[in-house]
Amino acid sequence: MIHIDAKPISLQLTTPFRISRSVQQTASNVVVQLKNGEAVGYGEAAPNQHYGESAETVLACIAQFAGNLGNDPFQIEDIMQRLDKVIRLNPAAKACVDMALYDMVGKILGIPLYKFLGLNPSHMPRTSFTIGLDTPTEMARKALMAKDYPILKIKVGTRHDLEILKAIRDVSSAVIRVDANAGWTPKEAIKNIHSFLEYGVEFVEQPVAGHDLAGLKMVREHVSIPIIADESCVVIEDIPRLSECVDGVNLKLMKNGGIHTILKMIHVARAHHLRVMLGCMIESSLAITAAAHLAPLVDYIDLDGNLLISDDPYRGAKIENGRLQLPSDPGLGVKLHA
Ligand SMILES: C[C@H](N)C(=O)N[C@H](CCC(=O)O)C(=O)O
Ligand SMILES: [Mg+2]
Repeated sequence: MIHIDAKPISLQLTTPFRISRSVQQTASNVVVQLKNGEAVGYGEAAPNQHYGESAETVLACIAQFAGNLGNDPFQIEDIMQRLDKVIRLNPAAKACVDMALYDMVGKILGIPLYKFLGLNPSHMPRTSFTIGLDTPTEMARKALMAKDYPILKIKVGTRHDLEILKAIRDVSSAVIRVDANAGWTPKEAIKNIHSFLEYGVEFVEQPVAGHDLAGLKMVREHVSIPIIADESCVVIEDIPRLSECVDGVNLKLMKNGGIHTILKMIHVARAHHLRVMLGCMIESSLAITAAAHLAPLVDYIDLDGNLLISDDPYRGAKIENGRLQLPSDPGLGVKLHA
């Protein structure tokens, strides 16, 4: 029988992380340990209020999941189907169990997760480093400090967006991606995106409200750079609906429910000719490394949640010049800091 233990952890951010709808100073996450005889696996949930989760809801879900995990960690499809029957949605609660199962099976087999998935660890896109909302001057200062990262993801969705872009471009020649976190109306989005073009923006993430697919379609039809859906893409059924409205989708373990579901979502997205991005919440190196094992399958990655915290208890994927290097130890390959 697979046993599960869960404990809340509080992670401190290096600086408050502000996006158009919220500000976060700490991350209240949950770490789980699965045990099956001698075998162990670890996982992390980074619950996000926007998707209806908190550390408390994750712990409550895990109490419901215990007893439904069976005794064969290799039967991940069956286990995740059972968890879906126990409780709907709650993607971060499911992601930490799913991640711990993949960690466990990799450790039993003695191979890293990317190898179990048949992936080439040298095919890793570079990650973006995210600059949260602040004054244009402060955001430019942070962009300057992030000179080791060749790709910056700039949060927008304010009344000062053009000033932000100008201030950052004045100090940085990095590739710039922007994320409005649903902060604009479709008309504002079109106007802002046109005015951003002179600053060389590669693509725009979630310009308008998550539910506003007509708005996304309208924006896409009026601008010349790709539009990537994030808040609009929560469940697998969202992907066919989005395929006429955007150029790509941003998938996250914590928003979409873990590795097993994301693998399906990547293939559905590809079948609909969508680009795929892998993103994150504020997560330690445990969950970031788990997501990084999927990176060879996608076009863009934004796996920087661990870089935004000051007290990461784990070490996993290393980063050099924006490029994540996957650990070759079995499972996720993540260890506690000594
Ligand atoms: C941390 C990561 N780079 C990021 O920007 N994630 C946000 C989601 C954060 C949140 O909803 O609090 C995103 O891609 O929108
Ligand atoms: Mg986003």
